[in-house]
Amino acid sequence: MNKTLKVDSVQLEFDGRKILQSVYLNCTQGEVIGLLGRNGCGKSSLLKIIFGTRQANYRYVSIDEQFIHKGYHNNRIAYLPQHNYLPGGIKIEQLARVLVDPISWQEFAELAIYQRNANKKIHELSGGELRQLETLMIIHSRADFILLDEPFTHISPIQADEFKPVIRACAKRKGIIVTDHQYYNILAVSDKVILLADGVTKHIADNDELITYGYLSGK
Ligand SMILES: Nc1ncnc2c1ncn2[C@@H]1O[C@H](COP(=O)(O)OP(=O)(O)OP(=O)(O)O)[C@@H](O)[C@H]1O
Repeated sequence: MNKTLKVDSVQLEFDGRKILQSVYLNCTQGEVIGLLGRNGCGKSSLLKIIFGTRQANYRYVSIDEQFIHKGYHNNRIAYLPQHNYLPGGIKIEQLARVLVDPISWQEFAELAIYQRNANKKIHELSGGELRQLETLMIIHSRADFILLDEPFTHISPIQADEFKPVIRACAKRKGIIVTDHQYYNILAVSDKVILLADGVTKHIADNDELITYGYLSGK
């Protein structure tokens, strides 16, 4: 049966400044949830809180109603940070063998971008090649739920178009929460869209609401 990740009542303050106040979202395996919001609204902080690497003032995160203290324990949740995270001197193949779930290995190893770069070291890749590969390794990892912070940044439009079906294919067996400022890619890849504004999550039913809530200008 598909598992459900629940995030509820997240509160986060920095120096008395409220960043997150009332955050609620659900993600079931098989779904891609798109998270949008202006710069500094708290998207990265929220993903880190769900993953367990940022302390919140209050958080409730569960998988199938079981409270999750640290999402990274037991490979339950995997997380792609906003900035590159892999060590420079290691070959892509070596890293992939550690990060990729053996069940997904065949599918991953057949990807053209992996085949082109398997023998290269991280520092030999372009920014966009590295971003695609690190995202692909995370989405093919063992975790049931995947959090992606800006996977489309540094990726050219044509490569982003090739990338979206891979994310969709992976979502058949995983739950994915993805955020990026390339909102058109988020709208294209997501089943549901959530806007984070004024510390609160708003579930977007119609894309015109992105204008109503002041995320898009509508011009
Ligand atoms: N360690 C910290 N100490 C103090 N304030 C912080 C810290 N980390 C983040 N903030 C503040 O919290 C707010 C939310 O930051 P966060 O990185 O979560 O935003 P974001 O929505 O991901 O932004 P962007 O889209 O620009 O990446 C920002 O105003 C930021 O300045």
